[in-house]
Amino acid sequence: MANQHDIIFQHVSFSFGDEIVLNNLSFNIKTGCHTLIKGESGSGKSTILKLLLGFYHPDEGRIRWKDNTIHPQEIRKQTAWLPQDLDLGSHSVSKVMEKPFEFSCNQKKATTEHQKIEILNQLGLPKNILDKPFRTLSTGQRQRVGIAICYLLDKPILLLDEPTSALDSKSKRHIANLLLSNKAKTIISTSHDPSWVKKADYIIEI
Ligand SMILES: Nc1ncnc2c1ncn2[C@@H]1O[C@H](COP(=O)(O)OP(=O)(O)OP(=O)(O)O)[C@@H](O)[C@H]1O
Repeated sequence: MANQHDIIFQHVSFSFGDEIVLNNLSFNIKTGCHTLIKGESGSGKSTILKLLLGFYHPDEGRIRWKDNTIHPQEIRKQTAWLPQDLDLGSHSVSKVMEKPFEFSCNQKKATTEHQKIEILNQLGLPKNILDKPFRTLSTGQRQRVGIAICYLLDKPILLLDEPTSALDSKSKRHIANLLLSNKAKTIISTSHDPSWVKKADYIIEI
């Protein structure tokens, strides 16, 4: 049954110049479910997430929330997005983790030092990583800091672009359990990891 916050892609087409990336794509994203977008490299998975965030707009078709067209500002307020190549600059991890809480829509959720340490610890990262410049971290460490931020932001919608691609299988399983056990959240992800794929409620092949 449709929920008023289900997200509906309706005959969406999108091109970069002459390159048709998405052609007449229709699917529904159900509230409170984990929807996984699957497809070959370059098939348009990240582009779908960016269309959802309003960074791009469909050439044809519509993306709407049940009856209304989604306003990008509205969806961004409700969403934590983990991009594939996370570059949060050269400030310390501690500062980088605080940054999203400076935005007006997140100010009520300010995070404490204790919460930062606890979530990093759960993700297998030591406390002293807080003092390291973000840019000096390994890809897998960056990915885990990004996941920690998404977790602390506690938004109703999570957009996760290859969230565990640089991690070992134990971390992959752990992170899948951490993020996917909260059934109140709508999660839209792209991933090739079997431990992640098998936890999808719906798979959309593009
Ligand atoms: N900003 C851009 N300008 C021009 N072309 C782009 C841009 N971003 C993506 N593309 C092209 O659009 C296509 C889809 O890219 P996208 O990143 O969505 O694929 P993907 O399925 O997420 O790939 P991967 O699994 O390798 O991450 C690719 O051919 C890519 O080169």
